[in-house]
Amino acid sequence: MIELKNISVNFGKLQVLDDISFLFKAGEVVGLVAPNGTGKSTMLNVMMNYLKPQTGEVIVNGSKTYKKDSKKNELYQVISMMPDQNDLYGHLSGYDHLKLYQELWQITRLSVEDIVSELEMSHYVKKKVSSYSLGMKQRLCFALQIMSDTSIMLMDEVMNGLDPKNVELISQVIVRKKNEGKTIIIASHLLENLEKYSDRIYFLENGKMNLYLDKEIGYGDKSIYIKIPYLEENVMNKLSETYPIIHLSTNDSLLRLEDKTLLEQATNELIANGIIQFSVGNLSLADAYKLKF
Ligand SMILES: Nc1ncnc2c1ncn2[C@@H]1O[C@H](COP(=O)(O)OP(=O)(O)OP(=O)(O)O)[C@@H](O)[C@H]1O
Repeated sequence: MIELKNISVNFGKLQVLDDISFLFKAGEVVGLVAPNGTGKSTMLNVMMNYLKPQTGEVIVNGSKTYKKDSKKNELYQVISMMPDQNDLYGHLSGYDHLKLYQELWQITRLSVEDIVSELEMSHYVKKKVSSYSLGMKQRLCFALQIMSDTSIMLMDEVMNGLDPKNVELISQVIVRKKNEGKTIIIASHLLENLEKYSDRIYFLENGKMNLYLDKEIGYGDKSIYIKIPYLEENVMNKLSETYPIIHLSTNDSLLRLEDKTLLEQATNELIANGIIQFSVGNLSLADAYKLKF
């Protein structure tokens, strides 16, 4: 587990993280969502001890990080950031990279062959990285982090450049690793995919982490939404006298109901106004994102 206590980071006048306290538990996937330039990498860099916050501390597995350089090796035995494609060596093969990571992290529990087969890399892993496509490199980066076998894994845009089949493949491995007890923290813009496997999802907004969904306790926003694909102006004006109406960037409109006791009345009103096509529920992550950012 990894805990942030009162972490604040600012760059000059720009406050990027504002007094964030948060516990990431063992055996969970936490998704972090925000537009570019909001602070996701800053937060991951603080957790990795690459960046010192102005205030606050990071506690990894119960002990404070990371005052002394001599403690760094210990730290990187338990926490890792998924390597970036720029960290790969073009003249080496994927297999060489995996062997190197296995030696560096002194891994005996996992074999290169098993990871290669789990990530379906056998047809290319012995070729030089310089010949790989974006998606092939991305899968190798993910494989390297799996090889490091740390109990806390940070992943920034893990699905970058992957086709749907590989997104699915990597999602399955993420779920398996979580079930082994790993703490997995993922910053991603692939919202539908993130929603599928994350136990908790937060928006990073104005330096704070705001809950979108905790699968144990529910949605951060308790309202119920009726999503209507097309709403004529006269009907919209009439309905907006009673309910807040929000327009998404598509043609869709959302009627927000403070609580479910209003649902029957609202749906009856829609039907009375000739609207029979609508859906009812909580906001999808993609819709919540559109509304916020
Ligand atoms: N070393 C730095 N010096 C000055 N400003 C910085 C520095 N690092 C980050 N910033 C600023 O802090 C803000 C957050 O940056 P950060 O890289 O954390 O965003 P992000 O959410 O990870 O973005 P992306 O999705 O594009 O990776 C940005 O406005 C960025 O310009």
